Amino acid sequence: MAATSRGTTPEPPDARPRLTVLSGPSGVGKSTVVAHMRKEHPEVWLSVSATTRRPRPGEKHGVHYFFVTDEEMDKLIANGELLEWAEFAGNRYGTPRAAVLEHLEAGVPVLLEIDLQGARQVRETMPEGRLVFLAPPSWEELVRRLTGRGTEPPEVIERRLAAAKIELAAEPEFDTTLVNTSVEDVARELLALMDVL
Ligand SMILES: Nc1nc2c(ncn2[C@@H]2O[C@H](COP(=O)(O)OP(=O)(O)O)[C@@H](O)[C@H]2O)c(=O)[nH]1
Ligand SMILES: Nc1ncnc2c1ncn2[C@@H]1O[C@H](COP(=O)(O)OP(=O)(O)O)[C@@H](O)[C@H]1O
Repeated sequence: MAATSRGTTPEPPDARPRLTVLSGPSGVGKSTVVAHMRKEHPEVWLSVSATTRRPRPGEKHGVHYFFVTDEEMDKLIANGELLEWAEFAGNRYGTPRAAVLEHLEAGVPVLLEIDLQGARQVRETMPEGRLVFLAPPSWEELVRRLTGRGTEPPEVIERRLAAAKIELAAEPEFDTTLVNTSVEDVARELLALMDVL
């Protein structure tokens, strides 16, 4: 063994990657930022949530979400298989617990893209987690993005905008706020916060 070897030195406690939560109103650009970030840094692991929402065109089971029935969601909740879960705009969403813990244990940086109610649960159950809020440059721009995405009918957009008002008011609960003006800038800032850069 080389004289300089530090093989038996335990890792400092902060060497283990922390869990990072990204929240923000529907349409602010969370998925866009995360996709951009992971294209260049696939080593960041994004948790795949279970949801009772119907898939949008192009969304794949096991990639974007695990699309489950109401009964399947009931079971996941009853069996304690979710780290957190919430009802959002008429559908339920939850984070499978085991995969998150396994990745953290293996030293992989983990990102959860979840709503405000989920972020609050993570703050309680995993207080070492880092909570990041993604904010729009303005309310008008948020409405433009959500409407412009064209994936939801007007009544669903209305429900999501009502939820957005509540989520925007909760911004001070988060450790950090990033304003999504430029996708590239936000992706870089998020990577830096996760100690990946
Ligand atoms: N609490 C919680 N929220 C989630 C989870 N997965 C997704 N969400 C959130 O649910 C909300 C709606 O997600 P989605 O229907 O995919 O719409 P989009 O985020 O506007 O594209 C967003 O705020 C997501 O971040 C989850 O596992 N738990
Ligand atoms: N920085 C940005 N500037 C302009 N448009 C953006 C930006 N980020 C995202 N968008 C657009 O806004 C819409 C909503 O983004 P999306 O990633 O689906 O939001 P979320 O996942 O938060 O619901 C999409 O059409 C996306 O292309």
